[in-house]
Amino acid sequence: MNGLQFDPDRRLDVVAVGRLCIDLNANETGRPMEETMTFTKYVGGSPANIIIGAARLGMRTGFIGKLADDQMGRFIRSYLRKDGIDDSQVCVDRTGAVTGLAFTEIKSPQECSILMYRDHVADLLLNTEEISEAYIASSKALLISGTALAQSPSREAVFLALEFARKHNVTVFFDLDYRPYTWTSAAETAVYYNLAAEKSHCIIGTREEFDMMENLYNLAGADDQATAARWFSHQAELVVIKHGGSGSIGYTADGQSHRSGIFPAKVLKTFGAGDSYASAFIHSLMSGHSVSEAMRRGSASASIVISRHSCSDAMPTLEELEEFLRTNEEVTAGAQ
Ligand SMILES: Nc1ncnc2c1ncn2[C@@H]1O[C@H](COP(=O)(O)OP(=O)(O)O)[C@@H](O)[C@H]1O
Ligand SMILES: O=C(O)C[C@@H](O)[C@H](O)C(=O)COP(=O)(O)O
Repeated sequence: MNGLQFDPDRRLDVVAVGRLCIDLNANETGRPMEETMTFTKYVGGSPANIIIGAARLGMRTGFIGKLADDQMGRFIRSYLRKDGIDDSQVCVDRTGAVTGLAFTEIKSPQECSILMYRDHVADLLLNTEEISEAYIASSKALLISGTALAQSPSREAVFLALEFARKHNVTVFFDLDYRPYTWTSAAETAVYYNLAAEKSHCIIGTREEFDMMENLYNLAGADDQATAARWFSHQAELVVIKHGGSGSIGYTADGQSHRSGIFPAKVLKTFGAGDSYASAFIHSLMSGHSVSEAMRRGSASASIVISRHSCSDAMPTLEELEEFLRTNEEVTAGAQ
C-alpha cells in the first residue's frame, strides 16, 4: 500500500507549479563547454520536464507558472499546448524578466554539468494573486519543486498553492530539485525545503538533497530509513530516495520499503534522469500500480531519457515505455 489517495472526480490528474525554462544542450559532446560551439534548444525546467513526461504518458495535466514576454516564452507555451498541457494558469511577466537558461555540458556520459543563468527570471516572479484555488481544487495532485521556493514572490505562491491543496484534498508530490545556484544560504534553503516537505504526501529526492535538508538539524548523513521516518510524522505517506546508478529506495508510512534497481542504458548524459523518473513514477502510482512497479517504471523512463540528447523532448510515450519494459531487464543494483 502506498497510502496516497486520489479523488477520481477531478478534471485534471496532476498540476505542476514552478519554472518553465530553456535547456541549451551541447551538440559537441566529449568536450568542455569552453569548446562547445553549438547547442540545441529544448523546453526545460524540472517541473516542466516532469509535467511534459506525465502528459506524454497520457495524464491530464496543467501548469501554474510565469513566462517571459519574449520569443522563448512563446516557444515554451506553444510546446506545452502541443503536448496537451493546460496552460490557462501560465501567465506572462510584463516587467522585462527573462527566461531561465540551463546550458549543459556533456564531457562524457558520466561527466555532465549544467550552467544555469537564472538572474531576473520570470518564473520566480509568480505571485500569490496568480494562484487559483479553484484550479488547484480541480486536480487530483499537485507537483511542487524546490527551486520555486528560492525567492519571493514565487516562494509565497508555492506555499499558498500548498494551502489550497490541503484544503481541497489534493495530493502533493514534492520533487526536491535542489539547484544551489538559485539559493544564497544553506540555512535558508533547508528552512524552506523542510516547511514545504512537512506539507507534502510524497517526497522524491536524491540522498544529497535530503542531506541538504537535514544539515539544518545536524542529521545529515542519516541513513535512508531514518530520513524517510522523519517525514511520516507530518503529511508524508511515501518517501523515495534516489541513488543514481545504484537505483532508488522507497519507504511507505506503513513501514514497508521497496528497492529498485536500474535498467541498462547507453548513457549519453546523466541529467534528465530525475525528471523522467518522477514523471513515470507519478503516472504509475496514479494508475493504481504498486510502489515497486512505480519505481521500476521511473527507472525505465530514466534509462530511456539519459540515452537521448534532451530531457523534455526525450520523455517517452506510454507505448515506448511499455515496449522498453518488455524488451529490457531491470538490473537489481539496489540502493545503498
Ligand atoms: N547511469 C544510470 N543508468 C541507469 N539508470 C540511472 C543512471 N543514473 C540514474 N538512473 C536512474 O535515474 C534515477 C534518478 O537518477 P538520480 O541521478 O539519482 O537523480 P537526479 O537526476 O534527480 O539527480 C535513479 O534512481 C535511477 O533509477
Ligand atoms: O531543471 C532545470 O532547470 C534544468 C533541467 O531542465 C535539465 O533538463 C536538468 O538538469 C534535468 O535535471 P534532472 O532530471 O534532475 O537530472
